[in-house]
Amino acid sequence: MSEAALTLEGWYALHDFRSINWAAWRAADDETRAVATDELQEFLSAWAADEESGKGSSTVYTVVGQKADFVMMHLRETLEDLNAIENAFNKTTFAQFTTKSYSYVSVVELSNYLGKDEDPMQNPQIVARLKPVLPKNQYICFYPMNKKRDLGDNWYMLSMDERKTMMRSHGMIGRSYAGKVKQIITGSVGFDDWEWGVTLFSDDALQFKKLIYEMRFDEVSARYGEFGSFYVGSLLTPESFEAMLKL
Ligand code: VOV
Repeated sequence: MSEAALTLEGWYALHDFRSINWAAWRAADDETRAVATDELQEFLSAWAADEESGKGSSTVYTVVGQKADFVMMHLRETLEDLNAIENAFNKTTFAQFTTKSYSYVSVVELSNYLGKDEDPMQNPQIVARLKPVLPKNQYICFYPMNKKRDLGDNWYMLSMDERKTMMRSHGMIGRSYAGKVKQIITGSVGFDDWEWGVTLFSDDALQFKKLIYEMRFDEVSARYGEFGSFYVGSLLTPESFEAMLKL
């Protein structure tokens, strides 16, 4: 049997994708819309306060295209915390104008493929990456992925050394995008339909295309990567969210 990579886990993650029922939103009276918008702003402030006090991190982006209209990404200490956020949001007036288009449940994950001989939890950089403040870059790109388990190409039957070599090459491509793209890899084996969630942040959406394309030629993606749907969009601040909802 091949040796499993050791993984470190941090905050739990919920990507909550919503579509807006624009017909219902238009049909609502001004007062209902005002109440909904105020309540939404209160939620955004509460999530910012959670972030400020180190309880977690949240960020909101539009989604371009018909898959959804926006995504709320939350990181919190426990699954219960994520559930509480989701339920509280669902009870708001604004949520009555949304439908759930997709969601993804996972946990921030780092693996030991490229680790040094040290206790990773003594390394403050690693600890910070497990409980990250989510970037507020202009663009987000999210997609779920698997590593293949076909008879011919089975990631899980490769030796640790073979996987380490490929992950080193993967890491080198990734590092050449330092300062352009930030990645948060969340593990979802046992939590959702794919094995990982890939969340990328950048101030230039084209860098997503360039990075992902370059990785397609790298063996770990070329041979073993399987991908779900891609979601891309831009940052929603409290102001731009309000502007988006204005009729
Ligand atoms: C911004 C770029 C970037 C950088 C620097 C980077 C680096 C690294 C390192 C150093 C490591 C290993 C240690 C760890 O940190 O876990 C990883 C790990 C991982 N990656 Fe990565 N990755 C990037 C970016 C990046 C992208 C764009 C993708 C999607 C792949 C594609 O083809 O679309 C991806 C996937 C993953 C996955 C699924 C894992 C876990 C694999 C496993 O089997 O456990 N990743 N990744």
